[in-house]
Amino acid sequence: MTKAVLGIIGGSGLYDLPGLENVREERIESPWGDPSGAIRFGDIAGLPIVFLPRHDKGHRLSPTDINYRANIDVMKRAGVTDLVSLSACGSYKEELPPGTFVIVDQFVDRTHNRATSFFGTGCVAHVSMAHPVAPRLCMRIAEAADAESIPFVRGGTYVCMEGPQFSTLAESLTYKNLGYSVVGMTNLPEAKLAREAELCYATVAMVTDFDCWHPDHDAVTVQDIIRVLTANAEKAARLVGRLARDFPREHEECPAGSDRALDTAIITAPEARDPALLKKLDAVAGRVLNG
Ligand SMILES: CSC[C@H]1O[C@H](OP(=O)(O)O)[C@H](O)[C@@H]1O
Ligand SMILES: Nc1ncnc2[nH]cnc12
Repeated sequence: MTKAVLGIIGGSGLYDLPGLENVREERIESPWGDPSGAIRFGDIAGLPIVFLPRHDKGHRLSPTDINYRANIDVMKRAGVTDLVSLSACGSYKEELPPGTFVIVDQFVDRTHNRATSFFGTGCVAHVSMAHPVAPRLCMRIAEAADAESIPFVRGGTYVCMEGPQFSTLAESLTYKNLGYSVVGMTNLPEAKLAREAELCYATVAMVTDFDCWHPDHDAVTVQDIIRVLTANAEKAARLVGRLARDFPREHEECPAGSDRALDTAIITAPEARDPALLKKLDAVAGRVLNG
């Protein structure tokens, strides 16, 4: 049995996790470079929690400049089994107004300037992303949101754009017409890397705005987003508190195979593997590489 450790990545407006007890800050080194900042270890109701604000304190890092590989690698090194992203997003649906939490179940990648794999020359791997989030973790988040009377929707597609500029009207209308639910700039690299690192991953996309497609709303501005973010942050803290209190203390096996994703993924023959890359993969892929 593996002890459950809940990782939380805080997005825009979430640079702290109120309710986290016995907090200790630690800088964890990663062979993938610098993570966004120090990791905060603590607990809620006895459940170990590991918190990292992805833009760092003061929102120092842009979506493109975040070192997603280092962030996921340090979460793995910190013992995280289940990782929840709390993120701001724009909405493409009338029925998902600002303040709604969307427990996303699909992603579309529109980024073009991100490192989104730990693998490559010297150790090639292809994990499945057919079902990119961990269903049991999503179910527990939905139960927590329900218990806290937080307006939420289960399921939806998050389109991840490069940014940092917000979408053009043509892009916004295209994504809306394609049936996507929400837009953000950060979650797909994380979902891909979490899968490679065999972490159960879930996204809570917290709607802050209607992007620019909506005829009755002005184009999105950071000032408007910050106003909604403050209210969303209070709900997010309640959500995490409830999730932690009700979370199983032993890690539950993922029905989508998130925690065993590398069992069938590595294709490079043992004799063709690059020792330098294998060394960097110690945390992420140690389970399968070292037997
Ligand atoms: C502050 S609006 C744009 C910014 O907000 C979202 O960040 P995060 O996903 O970290 O909550 C969005 O992806 C952009 O990075
Ligand atoms: N409209 C939007 N587009 C991209 N990222 C966002 N984050 C919050 N609102 C957003």
